Amino acid sequence: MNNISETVQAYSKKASKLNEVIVRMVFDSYGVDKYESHNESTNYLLRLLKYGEPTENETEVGLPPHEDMSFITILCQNHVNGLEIKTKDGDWIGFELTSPSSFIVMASDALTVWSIDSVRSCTHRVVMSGKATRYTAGLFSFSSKILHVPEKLIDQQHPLKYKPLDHVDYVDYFFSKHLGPRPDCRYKAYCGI
Ligand SMILES: O=C(O)CCC(=O)C(=O)O
Ligand SMILES: [Fe+2]
Repeated sequence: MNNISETVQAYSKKASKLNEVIVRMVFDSYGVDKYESHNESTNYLLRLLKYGEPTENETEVGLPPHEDMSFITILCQNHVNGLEIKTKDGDWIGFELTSPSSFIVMASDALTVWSIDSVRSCTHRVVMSGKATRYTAGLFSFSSKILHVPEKLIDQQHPLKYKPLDHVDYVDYFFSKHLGPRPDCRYKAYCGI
């Protein structure tokens, strides 16, 4: 009989393989060949979320706007939509996932640092409006090593803007050490030059 931890384990394993493929595609597209060592030093966090259907008096239930601190995030949801992404112009756009085997892949903070801002950490939120419960499984990938911007990506048009990112300490810093107000941009505050 399958229990929840076995299911979560099996799902994480499969989703982490998808993560590896996506990272490889990103590295390939920049002509950077270090994806194997990156993938080998990747740790994962799986978060399972349940959003209850809003009651009559509630309008804005869900998750407030934020960026994830991971390298990338892979989301899988049930049939209840609600995720919204902020565009460069500041508009919010929703997603209609039609297939249960669809995934949403979002760039997160560490990818922005790695790519010197060419891939932007995606600002997103969850707004619940329908009459059903939303379930999400989010797989967040983190580097267990210090993340360096590949030399290949640094040139006159793209000068280095970030110090090497200690990804584990980055997360730890904003979850347990930094007790003041949250800066506008966490990665710039943490490792911006
Ligand atoms: O539930 C979702 O679709 C988004 C979850 C999310 O943004 C998060 O857990 O960081
Ligand atoms: Fe998120």
